[in-house]
Amino acid sequence: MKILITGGAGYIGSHVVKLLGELGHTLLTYDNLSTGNPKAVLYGDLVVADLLDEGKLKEVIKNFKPHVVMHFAAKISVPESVKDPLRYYRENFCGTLNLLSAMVETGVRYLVFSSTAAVYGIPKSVPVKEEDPTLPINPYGWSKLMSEIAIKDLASSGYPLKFVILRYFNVAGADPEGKLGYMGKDTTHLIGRALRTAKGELPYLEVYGTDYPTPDGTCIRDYIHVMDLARAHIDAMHYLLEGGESDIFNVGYGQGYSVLEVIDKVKQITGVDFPVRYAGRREGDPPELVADSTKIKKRLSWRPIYYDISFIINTAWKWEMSYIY
Ligand SMILES: NC(=O)c1ccc[n+]([C@@H]2O[C@H](COP(=O)([O-])OP(=O)(O)OC[C@H]3O[C@@H](n4cnc5c(N)ncnc54)[C@H](O)[C@@H]3O)[C@@H](O)[C@H]2O)c1
Ligand SMILES: O=c1ccn([C@@H]2O[C@H](COP(=O)(O)OP(=O)(O)O[C@H]3O[C@H](CO)[C@@H](O)[C@H](O)[C@H]3O)[C@@H](O)[C@H]2O)c(=O)[nH]1
Repeated sequence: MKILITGGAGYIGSHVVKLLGELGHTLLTYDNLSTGNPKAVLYGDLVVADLLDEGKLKEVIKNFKPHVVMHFAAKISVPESVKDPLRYYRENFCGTLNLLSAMVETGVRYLVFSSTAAVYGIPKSVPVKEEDPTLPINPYGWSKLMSEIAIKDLASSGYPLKFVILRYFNVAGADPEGKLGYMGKDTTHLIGRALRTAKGELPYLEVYGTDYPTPDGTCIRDYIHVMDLARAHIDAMHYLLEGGESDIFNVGYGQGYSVLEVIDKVKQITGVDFPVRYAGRREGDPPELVADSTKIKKRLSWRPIYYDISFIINTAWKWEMSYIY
């Protein structure tokens, strides 16, 4: 198959490119390298360009003629989206509209889209199911929900689009073979920042909020290993190509860890008792996000392999210690 991967030079996209490449597919990554790294693209070609460059996007899709598009390219930080909402609407929502227009013009019919648990906002109950209400509490979540709506509306408009929308929970860890991992210079993610504090690159780790309605007062998240998530994309693609109906799936493990529990695990695995400071809440953070992933297991036969927080942190730590930024 010919597959176009937007954002294939980024953290998650590059792990998917690796799996697709190993399966022998013909790949083209479209990425502006704003946070991505060309060295992360282990298979196929790379076009360095922006989703907002409509002309280039159309030209690339027209020439490559992909059977399937996997759309990862986006801005991904919740706190940054609160500070710079227009950038998030422009790049994530308008970027997705440009991609959909280019797909329509060139006749591409299959799409796998990276969405997020942030579309649920503050869930009424956890674990959260796909049909639960979506009411984001930050611009990042809205930009993804608006993209989801555009995709669904296009598929209902008569254009023969088949899509899978994957709502990822908190993605972490690195390729267990050690070839890939998070390559960004900076990170706002908890596990990444904790590891960099353990390494001595950050003087201390801040805990954003200790007064949430959770057992220890800190936010709870469902951390999923990046390779388990990457396999969900392969499963989604096969499902679509075998005639599966368009659908939305949560991708998480259904087990939540608080910020303090994650910090304890990171200290245990790294053997470093790094300094931690308690700070106020970070704007845009829901107290608890945990996935009900029954649907993806049933419909796509997706099976997680690495559902162990220690394994997730271990692979990320090994990568951090071996990678030179
Ligand atoms: N990391 C997580 O925990 C998480 C959770 C839920 C959803 N997601 C989604 O997964 C996708 C990938 O996230 P990631 O963690 O790999 O982030 P990332 O920043 O590592 O990857 C994003 C990639 O897209 C590229 N990009 C960004 N804007 C672009 C644009 N306008 N044009 C072309 N390329 C552009 C970047 O250079 C980068 O390579 C995103 O859509 C994100 O919203 C991530
Ligand atoms: O230095 C830090 C960093 C984070 N946190 C907290 O740790 C939790 C997790 O934060 P983070 O790792 O930044 O992830 P999220 O904000 O939950 O967002 C991630 O997970 C979402 C899905 O749940 C994705 O949509 C986003 O793209 C991705 O950034 C939150 O409560 C943060 O407040 C800290 O206390 N200190």
